[in-house]
Amino acid sequence: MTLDLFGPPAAGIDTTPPWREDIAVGAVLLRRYALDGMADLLTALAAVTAAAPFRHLATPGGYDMSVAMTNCGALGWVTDRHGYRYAPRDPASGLPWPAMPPAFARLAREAAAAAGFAGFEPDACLINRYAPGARMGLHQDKNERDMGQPIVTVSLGLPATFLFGGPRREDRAQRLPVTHGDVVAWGGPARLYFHGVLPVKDGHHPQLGPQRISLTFRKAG
Ligand SMILES: O=C(O)CCC(=O)C(=O)O
Ligand SMILES: [Fe+2]
Repeated sequence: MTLDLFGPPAAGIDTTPPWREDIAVGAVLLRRYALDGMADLLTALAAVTAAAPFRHLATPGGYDMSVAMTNCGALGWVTDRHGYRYAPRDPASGLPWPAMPPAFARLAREAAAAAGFAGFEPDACLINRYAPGARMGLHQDKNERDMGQPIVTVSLGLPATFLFGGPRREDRAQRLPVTHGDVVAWGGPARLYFHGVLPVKDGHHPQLGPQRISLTFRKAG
């Protein structure tokens, strides 16, 4: 008989230990990697989004994105009628973006190292909020200066389907179900691979409610 010394986990809290799945050469899915330290991560997230609230940005073509965004770190990714770029200040407030919380930086660095990208020191964290129905079409991340640096994306809240394609838009994309605490890291030969997120389905996450939030860490400058 085994003694249950600590009782059952709180209702709805995932206690699955992490595991790793290879997606492509240079691309790794670190399942449940961010569950350890989640409380600190969510506390830091709340502070960042209070200082720099989510907003719907317009694409250069003039369409409002379905995903709401904010940033932290020295540089923030923004889009407007003039194009996509990194900016040191929040255009909504004129203030510098909130500093990268230590819990964010540590997670990004450790996840990158676990995926084979040692020495990753991100200066930008784009925070995307997907209400049910919100999506992100297939795209490449190519506004960063050094393509030798990887990308680390942390999934929080509602589950979603992460699309991971190849170097060309028409390459068949893998459909990867991602859930709270999962981390996707890609770089090296996969750094410019197309990726996206299918429309998020209705639901309610025990900690984050009716939304998916992703943290995307990059070295932009
Ligand atoms: O939300 C995600 O998981 C992906 C985000 C992404 O690809 C981006 O912001 O460039
Ligand atoms: Fe992206």
